[in-house]
Amino acid sequence: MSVMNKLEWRGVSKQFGAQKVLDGLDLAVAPGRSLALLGRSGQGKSVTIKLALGLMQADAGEVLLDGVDVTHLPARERRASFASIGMLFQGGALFDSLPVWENVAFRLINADGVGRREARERAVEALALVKLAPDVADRYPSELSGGMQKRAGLARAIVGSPSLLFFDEPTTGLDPITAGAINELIRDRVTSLGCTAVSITHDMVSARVIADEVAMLDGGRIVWRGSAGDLDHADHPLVRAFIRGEPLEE
Ligand SMILES: Nc1ncnc2c1ncn2[C@@H]1O[C@H](COP(=O)(O)OP(=O)(O)OP(=O)(O)O)[C@@H](O)[C@H]1O
Repeated sequence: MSVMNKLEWRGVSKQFGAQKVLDGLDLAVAPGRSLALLGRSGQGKSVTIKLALGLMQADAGEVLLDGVDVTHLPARERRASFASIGMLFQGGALFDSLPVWENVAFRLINADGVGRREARERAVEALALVKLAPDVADRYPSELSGGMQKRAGLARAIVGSPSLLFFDEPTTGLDPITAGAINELIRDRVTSLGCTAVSITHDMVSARVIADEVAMLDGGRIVWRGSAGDLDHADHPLVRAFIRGEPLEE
């Protein structure tokens, strides 16, 4: 293999008490590729991303970011390696006490040392990309609808032009038109800007638009992986059930 993976989980295990969530997970994403991570509820998709963000520690295995194992880095170096990551959390995860623009610009102001005026301009530009009008910038998260909060969270994820993006259910709770715009935006980050993206989604329409590749997580490991185009003729029962929205045949 000549090209180094942007991100790789190598033999990663994670359990909570007696519950084994990840059990030797192997998964890699090449630079500039977009991966959709599918799986039934509670199978560990969010945990997989949190491990890569350093929000949780693996019990065993390694998580390599640009070839460097981030699981065992000292905190300061880990923070530096995470500077190039943008993340959209489920539900947006905005700070209620800050206006929307400060939420979006949080990292620019607090980590990148960007002045408040420029940070505000960049926040408003990012809001426009997710179809939020400039007047939204001065409102507070509690004054926005759920879908608008989600889009503000997305603006925050992309504002620093990160090279790696994580999206946890980017289109859940959005109307189909807004969801379509968000899918296109994610696709564009990858195609035009060369970002690498990992998205958790249950929305198969979204997966087909945003992802080059799809991986199905089940029982703590990847049980199927293929291109978005392979989804329709996949012969894995779980993938088939997912695509058709049918109960899983035992
Ligand atoms: N901090 C934690 N402490 C204890 N258990 C946890 C913790 N975080 C996650 N879990 C458990 O790990 C399992 C996987 O959770 P995770 O959120 O990764 O699932 P998921 O695949 O993202 O599900 P969903 O599609 O429903 O969001 C769940 O059973 C959850 O209860």
